[in-house]
Amino acid sequence: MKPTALVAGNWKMNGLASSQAELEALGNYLRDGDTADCGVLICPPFTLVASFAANAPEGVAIGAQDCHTNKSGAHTGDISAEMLRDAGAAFIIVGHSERRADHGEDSALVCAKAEAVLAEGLTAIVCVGETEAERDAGKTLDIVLGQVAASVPAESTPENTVVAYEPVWAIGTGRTPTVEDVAEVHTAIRGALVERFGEAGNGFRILYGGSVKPSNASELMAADNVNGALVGGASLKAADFNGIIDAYRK
Ligand SMILES: O=C(CO)COP(=O)(O)O
Repeated sequence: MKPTALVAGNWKMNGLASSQAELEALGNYLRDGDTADCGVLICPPFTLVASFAANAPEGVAIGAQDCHTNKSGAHTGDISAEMLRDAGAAFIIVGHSERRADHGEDSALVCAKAEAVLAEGLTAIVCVGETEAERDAGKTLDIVLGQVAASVPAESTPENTVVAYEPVWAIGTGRTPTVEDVAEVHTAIRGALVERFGEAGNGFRILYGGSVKPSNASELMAADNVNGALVGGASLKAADFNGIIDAYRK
């Protein structure tokens, strides 16, 4: 069965208390517009998770962008999945390429973080994606499937895990792969999930991320095995994000 799509916004290191207005505006678009055949998620920075979760409009789930592998303890500056659940998060992104690059996170650590998310009964969004050099060297599928194998926990199910394919070179650049290239990678990820999890592999959502905007969302979301989007820059303004959700309105 085809999974219900998810359109997720990753606000990265953006957002202040005043950004609550964008969340409210998004809620108004969802309330006043045609029904969208997808889930909607906003992942603000840690500082806003609790207030956003407390004030989330109908139809908008709130998530976080990272977590520690442990539940609690002497880890100055870190935040655990349990704390995020307590704050009202339903999803946690793990293994974003910016964390893999800026914080040296490898797939083993990403997998441990995802396990921490699942242990709290939350949904992990596990990110994978090749660099431009890896793509140019013809290694895209090797890299992506290697990351999927090593980053997605054995306990994953379609309910508790989402995979997000984000080519590093497409993030924040305005460049995207062709629809055919996106379909090729997503179909390969689907194949790997089916091989590992059996029929359940068909139920996992596989999101595409990297320069998704209202003008390209429909064609990217129509590609084979694309079950939604993980959106950075264009998720910060409710009007743009709503324009991406439009891909799932009739
Ligand atoms: O990294 C991304 C989402 O996690 C994508 O970012 P952009 O949509 O800004 O390219």
